[in-house]
Amino acid sequence: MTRCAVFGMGSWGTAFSVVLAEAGCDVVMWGRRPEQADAINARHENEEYLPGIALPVGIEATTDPAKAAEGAEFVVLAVPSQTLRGNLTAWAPMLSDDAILVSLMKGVELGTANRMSEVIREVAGVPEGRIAVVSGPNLAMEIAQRQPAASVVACTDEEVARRLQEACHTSYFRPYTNTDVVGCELGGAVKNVIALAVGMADGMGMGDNTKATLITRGLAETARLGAAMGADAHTFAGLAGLGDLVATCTSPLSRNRTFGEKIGRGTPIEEAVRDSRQIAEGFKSCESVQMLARRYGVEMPITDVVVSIMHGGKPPTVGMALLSRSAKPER
Ligand SMILES: NC(=O)C1=CN([C@@H]2O[C@H](COP(=O)(O)OP(=O)(O)OC[C@H]3O[C@@H](n4cnc5c(N)ncnc54)[C@H](O)[C@@H]3O)[C@@H](O)[C@H]2O)C=CC1
Ligand SMILES: O=C(CO)COP(=O)(O)O
Repeated sequence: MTRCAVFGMGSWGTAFSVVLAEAGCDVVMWGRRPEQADAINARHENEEYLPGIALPVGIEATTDPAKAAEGAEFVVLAVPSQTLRGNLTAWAPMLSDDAILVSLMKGVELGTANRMSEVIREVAGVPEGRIAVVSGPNLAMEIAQRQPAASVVACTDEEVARRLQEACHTSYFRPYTNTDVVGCELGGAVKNVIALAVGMADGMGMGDNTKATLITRGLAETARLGAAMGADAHTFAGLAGLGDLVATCTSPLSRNRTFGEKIGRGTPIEEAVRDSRQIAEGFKSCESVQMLARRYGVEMPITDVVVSIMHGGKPPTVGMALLSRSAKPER
């Protein structure tokens, strides 16, 4: 049986553990809080993050990272992006020499603008062929409810991607392989920034034309950045690009869209941050995405506006200024 360790007992770490277990893997989840691990082991439910969802009884939860990592062929990382470096530094010595590290995270590191696979490579010292990414339209609660969805498992080593595909393929979760890790990671991280913008438009009472414009132009600026960074343009038309962007920008389950909506309705940023129990990755990653855009000389007007509102004290109304930019060809 394939052994998997899942680090992170939040909504996606837990839902993906369900997928792995139902695909036939032996899963041990790691989380920080003993009471949460005990409750999962006793009641087979993660009441805080996925209430009402029955977890397969074989899933074990622990607060001991060494126990989770022991013998794991796949080490799945599902903690907030900005905490990965610190956490993985502690876990790396416990991992098997040939373990495959799988990122579920959709963020870009602040300060370095490193993608999560780059942080993993740097901290764990593993070659890129042993680092994979899972990304797609995968709102955790819907997956946990076993609603059908597809996703992308990306690794530069196609054979590794195929092994991971097999490890997480169920009747309701259909993973496609891809070797474009850069494109999949950018699609996952930038869509959170665009979802903040769409949420703000929603909160301000804008209709579907405005939101469709932001989604479409958001995809255009994501693809521009991707092209500059060597990603495959096809990735952005796929599940990790358009698919995830649409799911996140339109779903009431999205933390990023919901966070943006609150700001659009006039909630002060500090209050929205204080009230968020779960992470809206785009709130921090928008600054790292902007850093990448500047590094690669790419224009990302929606990202710029989101940063100016989230971190520059500008009101959400400046978002509308986007649409009054000078007229130009659609590219
Ligand atoms: N929830 C979703 O629908 C999806 C989430 N993702 C991505 O997966 C990643 C994880 O997201 P979720 O599981 O949804 O987040 P979450 O907010 O539900 O859970 C985060 C987990 O990390 C733990 N945590 C918080 N700070 C920590 C720290 N400093 N050290 C260790 N653990 C810490 C929390 O206690 C919690 O168990 C994010 O990058 C997110 O963008 C990707 C696809 C779907
Ligand atoms: O990535 C997601 C769906 O694919 C979840 O988005 P949020 O983090 O905005 O909830």
